[in-house]
Amino acid sequence: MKVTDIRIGMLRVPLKTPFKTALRTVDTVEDIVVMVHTDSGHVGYGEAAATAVITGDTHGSMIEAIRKCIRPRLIGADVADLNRNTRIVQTALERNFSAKAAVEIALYDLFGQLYGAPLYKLLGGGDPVITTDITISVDYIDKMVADSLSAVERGFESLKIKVGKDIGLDIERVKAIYAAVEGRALLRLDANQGWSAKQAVYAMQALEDAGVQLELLEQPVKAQDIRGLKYVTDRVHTPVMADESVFGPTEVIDLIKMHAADIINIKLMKTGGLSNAIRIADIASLYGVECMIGCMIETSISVAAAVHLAVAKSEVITKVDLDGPSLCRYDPVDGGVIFNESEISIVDAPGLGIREVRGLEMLEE
Ligand SMILES: C[C@H](N)C(=O)N[C@@H](CCC(=O)O)C(=O)O
Ligand SMILES: [Mg+2]
Repeated sequence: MKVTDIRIGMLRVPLKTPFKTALRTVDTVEDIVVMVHTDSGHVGYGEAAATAVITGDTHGSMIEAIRKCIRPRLIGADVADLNRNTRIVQTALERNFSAKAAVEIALYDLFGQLYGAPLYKLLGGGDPVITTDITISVDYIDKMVADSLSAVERGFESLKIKVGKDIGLDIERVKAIYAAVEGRALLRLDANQGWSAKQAVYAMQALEDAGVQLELLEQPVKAQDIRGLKYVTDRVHTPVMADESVFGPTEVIDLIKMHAADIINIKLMKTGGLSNAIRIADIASLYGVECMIGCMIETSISVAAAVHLAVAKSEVITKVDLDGPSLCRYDPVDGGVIFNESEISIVDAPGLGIREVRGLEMLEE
């Protein structure tokens, strides 16, 4: 099975409600979809989000990276040579991690199709059902409390509360949600870089003193502020998770050696796809550090790949934040992984199992 072409489409899916973090507000998924075509007629699917505020990727940069740098090097490649092909993707150009992720996901999908097995089985197997949290966007306190209660009623047992907008209000937001859900859900906080290190310690100590129990605090400080991240990790009881501060395996090694965070959030859009995500999971496992698997504003194409990875690496990926498809108004994918509120299950089909993507606007060269 040889690669004959890589085509790109644009997928737009409205969200149920606006997604609001300390970094941005977004109301529609607008992702590129990559289709890797082969001489056997098999097509591998990948997807990438243009999360410029986090990864630097834009639609234009991703399309250019794939067309100009990655595609010419992959045409004619044998799908069976997965390690060689992922190396080609990773070395085709610097950075551009989300563009690389889209192509890698499609190559892994094809690899599974080649051997007639669901991807997670080729990654080592596991229980093909996992449970995700759901994001509660940062907003007025009453709205966040109402959104949290509605999520609990929908069966979510873990809520990812977005904070990082205003330290005083953030403390009140979390106290109000904690009181409202009354132990019916675990609370994770994600400040998306919105606090300083000292503010983060102050907020967490205020919450800990008030008896608010939190599962973890994600990315309290600026991505580049690794010393600030360590300052927080050293001073609060709640485990601290690095998200925007870590993209690839070498950064993970540095972070773990410094003990700058307790947990690592792996996202395919940051790692450049599955090959580096697997490396990170293996490194973290060696050091006894837990990981979360996360996503950007993505549909069930790229999130499916993250689900297969989470299933295969469940001994180290102990936390799941793959709510992108649940935030979408509808699922544009026919086949693939099934996202049913908090429960995610893999169907027994080759690769990612995607048969068709509806509503795709193919991009002309
Ligand atoms: C969607 C997921 N729950 C999430 O919060 N992801 C990111 C932010 C993604 C974005 O801004 O597109 C995160 O910070 O963890
Ligand atoms: Mg985050």
